[in-house]
Amino acid sequence: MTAKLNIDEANNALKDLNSCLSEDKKWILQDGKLTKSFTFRNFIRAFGWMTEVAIWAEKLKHHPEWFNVYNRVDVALTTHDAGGISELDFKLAAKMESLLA
Ligand SMILES: C[C@H](O)[C@H](O)[C@H]1CNC2=NC(N)=NC(=O)C2=N1
Repeated sequence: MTAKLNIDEANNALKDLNSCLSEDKKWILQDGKLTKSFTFRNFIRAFGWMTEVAIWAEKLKHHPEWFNVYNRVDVALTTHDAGGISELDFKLAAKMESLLA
């Protein structure tokens, strides 16, 4: 479950995750992390989304690395236990997309 994905597996999962997203909203594999920069209408929208994600992160026992300034949240997902990207990162990424208002 938390095994590190090889490059082919990660690229396949990335393709699935990005399949419904427009070109400017796609996730990117970068430096061993699954990354995306989200932009919201304002800080409250950004922080509200982060709060919902936080509840799911606890439930999944998998936590995001993220950086928030005003309406922007830069996300970088990785699985420390696996030393790279695992299915859990893609699961959390998909949850983040589903929680967008
Ligand atoms: C014991 C506990 O489930 C682990 O330490 C979890 C917690 N949250 C985690 N979050 C992330 N992003 N990577 C992990 O390897 C990880 N490990």
